Amino acid sequence: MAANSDSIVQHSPQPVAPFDPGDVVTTDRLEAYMDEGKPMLNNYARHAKIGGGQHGEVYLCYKINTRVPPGDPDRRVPVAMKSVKRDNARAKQMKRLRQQRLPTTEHTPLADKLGTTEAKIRKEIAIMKKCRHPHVVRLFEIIDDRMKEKIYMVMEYLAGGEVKWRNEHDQPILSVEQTRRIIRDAILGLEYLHHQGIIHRDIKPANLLWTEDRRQVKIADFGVSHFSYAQRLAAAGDGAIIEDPEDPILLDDSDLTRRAGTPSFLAPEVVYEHTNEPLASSLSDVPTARSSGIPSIATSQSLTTPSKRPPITKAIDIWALGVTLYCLLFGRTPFVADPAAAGSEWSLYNSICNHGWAVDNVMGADHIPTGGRRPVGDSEGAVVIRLLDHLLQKDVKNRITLEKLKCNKWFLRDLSDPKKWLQLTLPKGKIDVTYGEEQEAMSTVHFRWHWGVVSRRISSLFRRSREANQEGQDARGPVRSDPNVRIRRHRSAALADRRRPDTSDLNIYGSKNDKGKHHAESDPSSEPSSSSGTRPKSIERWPVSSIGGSIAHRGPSPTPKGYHGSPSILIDDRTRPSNTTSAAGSSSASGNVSPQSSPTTTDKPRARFAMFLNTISQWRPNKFSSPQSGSSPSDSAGPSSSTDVTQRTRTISIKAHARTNRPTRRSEEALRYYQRTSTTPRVGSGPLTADRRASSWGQGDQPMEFAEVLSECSSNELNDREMIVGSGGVCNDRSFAPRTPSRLSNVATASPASEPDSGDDDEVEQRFGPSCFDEDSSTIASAFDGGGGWQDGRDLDEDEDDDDGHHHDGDNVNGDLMFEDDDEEEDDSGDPDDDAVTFSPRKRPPPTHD
Ligand SMILES: Nc1ncnc2c1ncn2[C@@H]1O[C@H](COP(=O)(O)OP(=O)(O)OP(=O)(O)O)[C@@H](O)[C@H]1O
Repeated sequence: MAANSDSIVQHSPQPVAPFDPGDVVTTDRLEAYMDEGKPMLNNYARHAKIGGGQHGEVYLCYKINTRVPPGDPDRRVPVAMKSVKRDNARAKQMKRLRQQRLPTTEHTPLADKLGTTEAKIRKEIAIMKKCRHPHVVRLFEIIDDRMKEKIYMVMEYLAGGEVKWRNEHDQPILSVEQTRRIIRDAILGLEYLHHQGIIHRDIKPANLLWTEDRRQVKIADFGVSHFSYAQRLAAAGDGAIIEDPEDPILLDDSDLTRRAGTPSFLAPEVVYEHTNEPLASSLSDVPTARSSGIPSIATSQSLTTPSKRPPITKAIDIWALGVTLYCLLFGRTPFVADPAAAGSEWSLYNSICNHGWAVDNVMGADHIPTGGRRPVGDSEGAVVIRLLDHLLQKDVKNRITLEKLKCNKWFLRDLSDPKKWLQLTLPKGKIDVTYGEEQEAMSTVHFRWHWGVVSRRISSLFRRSREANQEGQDARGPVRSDPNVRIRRHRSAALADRRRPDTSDLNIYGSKNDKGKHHAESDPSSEPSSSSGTRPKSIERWPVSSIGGSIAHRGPSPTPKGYHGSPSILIDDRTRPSNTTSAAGSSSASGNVSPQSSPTTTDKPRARFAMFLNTISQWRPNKFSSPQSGSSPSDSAGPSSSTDVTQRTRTISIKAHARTNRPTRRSEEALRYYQRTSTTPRVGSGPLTADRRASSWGQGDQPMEFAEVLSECSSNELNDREMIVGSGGVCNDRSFAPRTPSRLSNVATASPASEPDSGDDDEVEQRFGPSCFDEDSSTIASAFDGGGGWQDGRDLDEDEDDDDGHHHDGDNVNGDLMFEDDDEEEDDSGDPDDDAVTFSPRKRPPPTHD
């Protein structure tokens, strides 16, 4: 089907013709059986495993079209089928374990909710269903049988496999021209995604898949992608996309604050809390430059970091694209962890936030001169390095937009008609947003907004009543019969009675004992009417702000980063239970509550409600609290203060470091990669011969790795018009003609794509099952927000793996067990999986779905 799909693109009279093999089919029944010795799942025959990652396994399957006679090539259409387990007993058990060990923050329950495997795949499906573009992998069918343990996604098969970009010596294997085409395709795909309101969040070479003929790449893997309803609405409007990164509607996407993606490719704003941490000074010479001896150059421009946590927007994809471009050109990632810091993620993030990047003297497999880090002139090298500068801007405000990126002359230089290309590739069309989609994609976010929304609504009720009352007063004095006035007067009178003696004290929210003082202050009788229109920012952003707040205590600065300074935030701080030495408490001790920072008098009713609601939401009994936390009783009853969280995270962090012989984890496999020097041999990635390199570009006959084995699909010639779209536009050289497709036998005998690392990874394998980690590192989907809960990237990653469950459940590297339940062997929870898919040995005719 990949070939068919491609042919739709390639032979369409419109170069950007809708890539539409039909609507995504949802099948709610799953039948697994054997047919002539081959496992069948409905009408799909399974062949071999072509990939596996954090979220599932991917198999090459053939859709059997029973209407076509046997022998006809159209009878079997190759597809990629990704299977993802729903939550299982083991995952739940691991989650429980994790919750016992980690500090409890207000994010924890949400993160756990978001982190369920089923939630992830549902979101991925919702997102993929929307995508129809030549440079985005297409979803064909969902097999979602509620009685079965796994959900299956049937996708377009990209026979070229993922983009490989370096050899075992960390040298680039792609030419600069190939690189340009790859990035150009990715830009088109990304542009479309962003137009749809989708932030991919995991752009990296491994998620760019080649078509069979290596003429196009498509964006794959939406496992951690984010659907931004706001962004989508913006795109769906009359073409006016909101560009203001401070736009509150984008901030509503609180799910984005979770750290997800691949560590090396994370944008600085995602790991913002690492900016200017003490380690930065000790790592001024990060070994980013290779043999060229060029030192790491920290330019004032690229190192400009914003003073507060920037919103996380689609710009994170642009950063990741910049990292990808760098990888393809230089065979390594631009930011690496300091080997002295044991290559921790923490060190890597520190590097991303605070360090510059260096370049070699030459780029690409064809060794095009770069002209150094600050090139002058208009050489190809100079253009590319300047482009990288635009992409790898740490401050999101300075980062180039896709619209501008697309017009960069490097991408246009080999197109016969750049203007036309730009015109044809413009994403267009009004986008319909249905309620169902929104629910599917955004339901988790709604959960997070709950208290904030309620408090805001109640607050606005108060505001309205206050305004109405004010009008009434202005017009005719107080009206006692107005219910709002009565309530207000009643409350204020009661509070004033209780608090009257302390009204002069400004230190009103600092400690538990002082807690009620503000009530007296908020006596509406003292409210000046002039400020009735003031409306602080909504307090539902508390979770987002708290991230910055809690993390800020890690660093030297006592001021929480991401602290908006709005009255609402202060209210939140105060409404934190003032257990032990909370941040709020310390601020009170210093008496630093400035009058202008306190709620305006007109907002006090609103503030009281906000406080009340937040107190309820934060003081609710938390089943995830750790009994051994050693905290005071008030600690266990309520949420931790920032200081407490930090303290505990530090303790855990120290413990983690102290464990010398602890088993390694997948994320550390990724980290070991960051530490690798260019001389470190990469186990499992055989020598890259000229033939293999040629094969990666469609030449030569030597079979590549399994994922790159060609299928039976026949390749199609591109016509001139289609050649200008995406990467197809520059392949004029006949010598680059696609090689003859190999036969199926290649597929059957090929080795699996996912080879576990050997050597010191034995322990990892023993504990977690065979690794699926690939050389350009694995995706993380942190169960914790990019804030309070994260320490040094160690424990949480382990837990993250745990959270996903399926990783440990016997990743079937041999590619034999796609449709079978593999929990039985390794599930130590003891829970039998009675919903496992088993194959009936009886031959059954495949059901027809055509
Ligand atoms: N449509 C496809 N055609 C061909 N190969 C595919 C396809 N989809 C996925 N693969 C292969 O399977 C691998 C894993 O797929 P995918 O990235 O979707 O899984 P994942 O569990 O989300 O992985 P990750 O840990 O990188 O997030 C890919 O790197 C690729 O090699």
